[in-house]
Amino acid sequence: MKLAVLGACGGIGQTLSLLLRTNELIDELVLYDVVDPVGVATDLSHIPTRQKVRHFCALTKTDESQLRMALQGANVVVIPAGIPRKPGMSRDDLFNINASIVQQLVRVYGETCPEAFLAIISNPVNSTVPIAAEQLRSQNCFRPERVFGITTLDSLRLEQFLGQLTGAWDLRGQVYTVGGHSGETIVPILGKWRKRLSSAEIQDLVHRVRYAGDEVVQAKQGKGSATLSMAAAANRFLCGILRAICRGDTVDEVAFVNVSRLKTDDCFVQKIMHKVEFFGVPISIGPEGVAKVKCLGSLSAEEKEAISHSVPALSAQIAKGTRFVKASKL
Ligand SMILES: NC(=O)C1=CN([C@@H]2O[C@H](COP(=O)(O)OP(=O)(O)OC[C@H]3O[C@@H](n4cnc5c(N)ncnc54)[C@H](O)[C@@H]3O)[C@@H](O)[C@H]2O)C=CC1
Ligand SMILES: O=C([O-])CC(=O)C(=O)O
Repeated sequence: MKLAVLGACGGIGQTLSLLLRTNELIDELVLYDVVDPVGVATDLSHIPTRQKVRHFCALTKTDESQLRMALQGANVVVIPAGIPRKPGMSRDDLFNINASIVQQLVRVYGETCPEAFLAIISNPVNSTVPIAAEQLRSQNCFRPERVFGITTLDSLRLEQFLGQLTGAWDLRGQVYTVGGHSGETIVPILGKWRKRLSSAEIQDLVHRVRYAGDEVVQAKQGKGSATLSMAAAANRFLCGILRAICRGDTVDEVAFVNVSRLKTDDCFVQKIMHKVEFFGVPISIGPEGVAKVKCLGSLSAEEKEAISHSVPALSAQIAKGTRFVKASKL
């Protein structure tokens, strides 16, 4: 099992690499960045595990040979490369820089290891995942069941904030978010917990989850956005993927995926899937990738309304990503 982290020297990249370093399902952990990851790799290599750690760095601005070597034979590729927000910026303000970074990395992934599971962290996720998909489509190697935008952090936050409110912990799987990964496109699904909260508590909780990224950006005062919690979120997601690939388990996760060809038994989700090409949904993942979209169960009227309301904003951000790649091919 070879897992490559692209953007491994960053706040997320380093912490995530540390968490992955002790994952016994990984044989080879590969660190790639445009800043030399030799220090990070050397540091990690002193942690006693049977894993091999390798590092690659672009030699010049146009050099892709190192990236190719990093990706050769990879089974899982995770991309936290790109710039983070500063106070006052939206995730969409990152588009101009991060779109090209993601497109380039994904193009080389498509040329080198298109069968690998690809998990994208770089923001704006609502656009970078469609960018990846469109780029791979242009290379005739898009495997929609293996391309994911990681939205796990929104669910982690929901679990934590709900836990603080109710004193109930271990809420994993009981509550999660669907939709996208910015503002009102993030839709918390509370399941049975909805009945235990007042409507004012629900409103505050939903708002806090949607804008929790801003909370961190403001607290870090210009020094970036969530890195530690994001690394924990990505690690949770990747542990699931690794179990699916290595052990043949079927794992349940939530991710922002291309839903147009996926199957579901949930009629409401089916309707949404006809309206929007990418959506964050609970999915079952097996060794070949996404197997199906899970049922959302019984939703409140507010949750249904919030899901429907998320579609136009999400569609615009998806279209922006797709247009970006199409324009670059002209
Ligand atoms: N999906 C999510 O829930 C979340 C996403 N993010 C996003 O993750 C991204 C990374 O955040 P941080 O780690 O805090 O940023 P950072 O600035 O600490 O690290 C980014 C790393 O990417 C590297 N990089 C830049 N261009 C590259 C390229 N072409 N190839 C390889 N590496 C390259 C940089 O050298 C740097 O080491 C940001 O876009 C941020 O908005 C952050 C938190 C949550
Ligand atoms: O807010 C940001 O820019 C980083 C992010 O996506 C999050 O923390 O959810």
